[in-house]
Amino acid sequence: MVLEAIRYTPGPPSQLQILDQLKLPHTEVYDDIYSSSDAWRAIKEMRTRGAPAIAIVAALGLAVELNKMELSDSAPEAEIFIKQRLDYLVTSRPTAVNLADAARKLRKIVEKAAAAQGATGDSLRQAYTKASEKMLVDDVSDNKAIGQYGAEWILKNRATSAGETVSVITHCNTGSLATAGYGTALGVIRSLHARKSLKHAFCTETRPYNQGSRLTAFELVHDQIPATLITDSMAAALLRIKSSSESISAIVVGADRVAANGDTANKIGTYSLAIIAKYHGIKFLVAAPRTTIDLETKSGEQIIIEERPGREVTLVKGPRHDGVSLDLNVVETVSIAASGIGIWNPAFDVTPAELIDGIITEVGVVEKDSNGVFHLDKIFDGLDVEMHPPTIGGI
Ligand SMILES: CSC[C@H]1O[C@H](OP(=O)(O)O)[C@H](O)[C@@H]1O
Repeated sequence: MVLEAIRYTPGPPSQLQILDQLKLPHTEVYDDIYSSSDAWRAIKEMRTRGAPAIAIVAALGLAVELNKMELSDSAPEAEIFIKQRLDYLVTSRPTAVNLADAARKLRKIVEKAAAAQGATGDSLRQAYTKASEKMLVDDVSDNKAIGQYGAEWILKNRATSAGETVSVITHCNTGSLATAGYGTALGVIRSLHARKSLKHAFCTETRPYNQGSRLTAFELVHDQIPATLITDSMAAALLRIKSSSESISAIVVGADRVAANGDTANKIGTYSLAIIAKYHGIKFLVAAPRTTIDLETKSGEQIIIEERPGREVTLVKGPRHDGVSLDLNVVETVSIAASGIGIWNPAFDVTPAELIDGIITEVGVVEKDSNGVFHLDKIFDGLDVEMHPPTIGGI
């Protein structure tokens, strides 16, 4: 079975389903998305999550809505409606830039359609739908290029102690469950595995939502990739004890927003891993498509960090385990914190560019110049930043 966070059937009538990630890894339930409001709720509740996936579900949720409603024949009225729904969708989660980037591009497409001779509500609907559907396809191809570039870079820059194969640590979930498929940082791991160059993958639990233990572990087991789950607090010890014996050559993470200077907002705990990597002389890489790079945000200080409800730290929900086996028919919620304690629950942190060795994109790996500065604008001029096209091996 192919792991699909998003199931979409073009219309009319178009159909959209999302895999409810709050129920993974034990049960696979798909929820129907009939409107932009359904999409907003699914994103807000984190039934669907992951910077690229959020953008795609939002865009397609509105496409489904447009394709089943009586949209005004007036192009100006239709344009206003579509833009209002896009503005609403962007409010679902503030840190990941992919959603805002997609909304900006879709607005431009709708404006261009509205300016065309003989524009109608239906011509805007068609232009919007075509553009939003293309996001689904582009994301997978971008992720496979990220995977190839990232694998090539890690092998070229692997730790001296490593042999022909390398081990990698990753954080949170950046795979098929965070994207339209294949994944970004997890796509790099998939690419290394496909080349028979991966010794072992180590995934962190990623408290408090547990994207690592619930989602990345699920994907790694599904793909039969040799992997070990560690708690977030074990990463430093792992590097101190096993970095040479396990040939750990890099920590690769995803991103929710990369600022123009390379400062990167990603799942909480990423910054700690970057510090650990620096201390242990391990490469620290961010894997992200260009839709995650925000040249309008000059540095990490300007990135809004979403704070989530305290109950996500203090409560854990899942199927009952009686010490011997799971009972999938009984889902329980347990409290794991003292009542009355204050909770701080930022969903992300910002890793400064100085701690990042490379940013793996679908057009190449961006490295800092001799002054330690990332020039991310260059990859938007169609210029490849590292002219080592991936040898398409394995995938
Ligand atoms: C493909 S990168 C996904 C990115 O999004 C995750 O955040 P969340 O699970 O809260 O949506 C995490 O930061 C990942 O790195």
